[in-house]
Amino acid sequence: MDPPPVPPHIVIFPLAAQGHVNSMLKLAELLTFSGLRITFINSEHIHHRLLQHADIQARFVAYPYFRFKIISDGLPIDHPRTGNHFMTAFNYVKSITKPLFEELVAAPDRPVTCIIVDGILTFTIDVARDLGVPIIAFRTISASSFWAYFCIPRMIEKGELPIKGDEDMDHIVTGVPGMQDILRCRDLPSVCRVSDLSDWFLQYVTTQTLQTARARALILNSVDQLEGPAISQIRTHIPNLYTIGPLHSHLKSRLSSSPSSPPPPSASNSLWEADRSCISWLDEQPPKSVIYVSFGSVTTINRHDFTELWHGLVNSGRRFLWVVRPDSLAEGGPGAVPEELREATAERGCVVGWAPQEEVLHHGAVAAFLTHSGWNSTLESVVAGKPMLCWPFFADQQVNSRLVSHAWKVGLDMKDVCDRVVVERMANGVMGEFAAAGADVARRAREAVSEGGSSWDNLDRLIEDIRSMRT
Ligand SMILES: O=c1ccn([C@@H]2O[C@H](COP(=O)(O)OP(=O)(O)O[C@H]3O[C@H](CO)[C@@H](O)[C@H](O)[C@H]3O)[C@@H](O)[C@H]2O)c(=O)[nH]1
Ligand SMILES: C[C@H]1CC[C@@H]2C(C(=O)O)=CO[C@@H](O)[C@@H]21
Repeated sequence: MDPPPVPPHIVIFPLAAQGHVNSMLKLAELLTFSGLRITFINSEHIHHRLLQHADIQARFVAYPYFRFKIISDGLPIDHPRTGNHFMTAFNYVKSITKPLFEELVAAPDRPVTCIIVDGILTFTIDVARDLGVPIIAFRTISASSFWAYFCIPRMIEKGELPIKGDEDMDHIVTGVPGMQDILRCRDLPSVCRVSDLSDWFLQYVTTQTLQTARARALILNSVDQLEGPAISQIRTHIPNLYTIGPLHSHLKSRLSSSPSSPPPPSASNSLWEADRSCISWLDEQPPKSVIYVSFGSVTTINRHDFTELWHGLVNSGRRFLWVVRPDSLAEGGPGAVPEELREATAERGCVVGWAPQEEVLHHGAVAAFLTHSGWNSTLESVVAGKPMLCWPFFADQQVNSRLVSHAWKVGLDMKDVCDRVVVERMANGVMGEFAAAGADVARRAREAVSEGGSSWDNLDRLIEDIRSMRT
């Protein structure tokens, strides 16, 4: 009898941050569920927090071909890893993590068939090339944001960057083909707001994005039927593109399609302890009455904006569930309820440090989502069919919020304004109007990850392509 075939071995390497680890772990689970061997590289910091707060141990024990390998993210243990501090991670990852990664891939205990690396860490492409190992980039942002970054040199050539000043912010951008109807200067990734084009972070993300074309392929957590214009443009530069999102929904779809596995609960990859008391609170609220408020895992908010938002929400008269992480305030200290709003908040608000977000978004009491427009949050809201009130902070979020308000028309975009009167008006505005469009984008996303859908087929193609790579 022939010995069983040896499964291909994939090394997966995410940027050490919640939004990135979240989607890359879902991809890892999808691949190992399909029989591939996975080594998932985690930073000590992330791994420790996942063990504390997520269900990774119980979940991955079911997969004999899955394991974690832990390496340093190069940051001191007490580094805050949020807000502007988050950016310093890029300096450390290259100087400290790169050699560790190189060592791990150069002398593996099992031969490596292929590396899947976060598309914001493309310095690994040279490591892979030197070792003769195929490498695929996975950029965890939207296709539209990726495409906007890709077009930065073109926008510079056309004189659209740097943006001339405040008066230029509403000008339509022509240098991002396929998105001319959508993007104004203010909707470009926040790195485009610098006046000095030699700004290191603008240079860094632009280079990372262009370097992606040197990888063997690109994976995006996107859906052809939601981001068609950007996706077809990217394909002209990177033909080997796998759009396999929304990954959280894709994972559920695959797991529940297998007769041998029980119906899956939502996989938690949380770095904080989810406070489930908010689910009991939601259970007590009328259907479609609550605005869920969360700004993701790394954004920090200044006290002025925090207070304006709070007044606006309270003045709207709506019920709200607000995630205020312990490290949410830019100035430090706890994000305490403003004194004058305590009573109103107790009457119709619930505040937690971290929520089980996917479950919250699917709860019948939740009507809308006030979000920073991180890509995972955006996709989770799309699938749950909840309209969004977008208040983007940085990076890709400015593009995502424009997709929501102008491409899909499933919400409102409040970017660059934080005034209690506007918040109040928009909080009320987001509660109506969007039901039909919301149902339509949710259907498109769900169909893509059902058997025979575009994302389902693209994942099959990715797996076949990996299987055809020889170790
Ligand atoms: O109380 C909470 C709040 C958030 N989440 C989860 O945390 C993730 C947050 O991800 P995302 O919405 O993408 O936001 P960030 O954490 O800010 O993600 C970073 O990474 C993303 C993917 O690259 C980018 O789109 C963002 O701009 C970037 O800030 C989501 O899966 C949420 O479900 C929870 O489970 N509970
Ligand atoms: C700090 C942010 C800038 C780039 C990274 C990113 C990307 O891949 O473009 C998305 O969100 C952030 O986590 C990173």
